[in-house]
Amino acid sequence: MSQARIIDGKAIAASVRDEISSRSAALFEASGVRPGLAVVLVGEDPASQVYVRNKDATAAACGFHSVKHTLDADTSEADLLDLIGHLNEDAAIHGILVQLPLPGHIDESKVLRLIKPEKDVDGFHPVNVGLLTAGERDTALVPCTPAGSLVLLKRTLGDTLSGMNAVVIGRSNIVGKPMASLLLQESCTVTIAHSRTKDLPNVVRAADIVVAAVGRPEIVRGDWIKPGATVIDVGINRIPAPERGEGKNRLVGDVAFDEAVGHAGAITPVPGGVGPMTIAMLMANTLTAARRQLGLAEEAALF
Ligand SMILES: NC(=O)C1=CN([C@@H]2O[C@H](COP(=O)(O)OP(=O)(O)OC[C@H]3O[C@@H](n4cnc5c(N)ncnc54)[C@H](OP(=O)(O)O)[C@@H]3O)[C@@H](O)[C@H]2O)C=CC1
Ligand SMILES: Nc1nc(=O)c2c([nH]1)NC[C@@H]1CN(c3ccc(C(=O)N[C@@H](CCC(=O)O)C(=O)O)cc3)C=[N+]21
Repeated sequence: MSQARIIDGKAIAASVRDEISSRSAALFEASGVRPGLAVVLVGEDPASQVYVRNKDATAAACGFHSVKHTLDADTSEADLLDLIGHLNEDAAIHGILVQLPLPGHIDESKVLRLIKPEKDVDGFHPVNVGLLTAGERDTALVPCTPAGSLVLLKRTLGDTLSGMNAVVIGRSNIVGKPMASLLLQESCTVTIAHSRTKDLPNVVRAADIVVAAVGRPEIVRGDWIKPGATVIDVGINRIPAPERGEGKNRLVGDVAFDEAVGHAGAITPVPGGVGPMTIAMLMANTLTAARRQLGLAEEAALF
């Protein structure tokens, strides 16, 4: 059986980061302003700490002004809202990201709604959700993981996805729903599957494009994949790996990669697929946000 092409998310993310770095340098040259990103982390979830460190380091590598606010897990909602109020008014900060999930005593939607939509580089504010859903993607800030997934699809399949059958598994506000909106805007025929979907394997078998965002290790099996389909595996699942030594873990996606590679035309690996693209698109959104706040023209879109 033929082997799928492996989509190199790491390499594509590096090329996006290079483009952002040179655009950011040009902005600094012309206006003396560095795009400013504030990342807020509440609590000490080890996985979140890794991502936040990554975001901070990548922002610095792109020539951004980058600040990280790490708050105790028992920080009050009022104190978090107060910090966001200050970041909203800080002219050196163009993008604000509050790492999710938040501790249970904090109302997530209250926090996300307080972020000024023009600084909402995660694209989670209702204004940005509305713009994306209304088909006005170019004036919105689009959530990073779906945006990065679309870049990978276009680098793999070319710019035209029109008429393709796309199945998105998962309907979260972070990944599934905005991914479906983007694919619909690309004129795909979009199906959104979730935990109540009947006969998921046969729904997936109709897909030219599969985006898996479930959070269940290897739930999507190889024989669900239509021969030649393009598979974007968003899932990041940490599972025990005793073969690597006692107490060790490894990352797997939502797709059984070793099986799917014999059916798909192209597939993203985990790690090294969507993850690095998410961080690259966060940088792209921060630069876009900075230019808009400075009243500068939009640059060529990355997807
Ligand atoms: N690479 C990256 O940059 C990122 C990766 N992720 C990863 O992506 C995955 C999904 O994240 P997220 O969207 O936040 O997760 P959520 O838990 O918010 O959503 C999961 C979705 O999967 C659906 N689902 C759960 N079980 C099944 C099942 N058995 N069959 C079909 N659908 C099912 C749920 O359905 P229902 O709505 O009915 O409950 C839900 O819509 C996770 O592994 C996460 O770590 C997330 C963000 C960024
Ligand atoms: N407000 C908010 N915005 C987010 O975008 C957000 C969030 N909260 N909470 C958590 C999820 C998860 N997420 C990832 C980002 C990068 C990788 C990533 O870089 N992954 C690498 C390496 C992973 C590793 O080695 O641990 C890879 O897949 O190759 C993964 C997952 C962003 N999220």
